[in-house]
Amino acid sequence: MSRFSERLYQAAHDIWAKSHEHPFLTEMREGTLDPERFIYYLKQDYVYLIDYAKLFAMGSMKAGDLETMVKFAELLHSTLHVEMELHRQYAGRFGVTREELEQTRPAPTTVAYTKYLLDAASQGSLAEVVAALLPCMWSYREIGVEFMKIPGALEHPLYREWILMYGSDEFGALADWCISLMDRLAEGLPERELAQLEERFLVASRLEYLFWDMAYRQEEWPV
Ligand SMILES: Cc1ncc(CO)c(N)n1
Repeated sequence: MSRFSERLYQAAHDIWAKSHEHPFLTEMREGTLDPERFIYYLKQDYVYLIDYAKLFAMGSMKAGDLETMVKFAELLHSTLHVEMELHRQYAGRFGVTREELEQTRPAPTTVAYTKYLLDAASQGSLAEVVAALLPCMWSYREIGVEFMKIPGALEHPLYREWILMYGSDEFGALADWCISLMDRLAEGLPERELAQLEERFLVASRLEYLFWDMAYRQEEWPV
């Protein structure tokens, strides 16, 4: 039987393709993205990551064995100390303080995405936690690896570190681990449960798309 992650990947293909073609990413790829849009993205992503990191904590809590528990603890640690540190350093370059970053008011799409993830993860099994968090890691790995291949991309003064983080082997290995965990957890589950996992994966993938779109539009609350 083919792997469940393969089914998820196929099911989300059109959504991911739409993200790859979004002006936020095409302009970032070309090095022409307005830094204001990037700063907006960094701030929203910082508060996004605070909630996202909690999914790893929930993964640790729901893990069925010590090895899985340890791995989620590592993911939690690297989100808080490595990935969020990247954002703190970028913010510093733009004169945005750590406090300002942390006090960013989450925009509507950020609220929708983080609350969707936390709700899916707190109500569901470990498989549901993984299905919900996977599009985030997997799609960023794909974007990072793709960006690394662009000649000159790593010479860009602004986007170099971002590309290096998400295109790195370390990030890729963490994403791979989550993908193989998804496959292991899906083994032997009835179709009804697999369909539920697929639904989680697809909604999170759509919210990933909307997150790029939100950043490009610099979405704000109406009042
Ligand atoms: C919205 C979003 N998705 C995925 C990642 C990768 O961890 C991120 N930093 N932000």
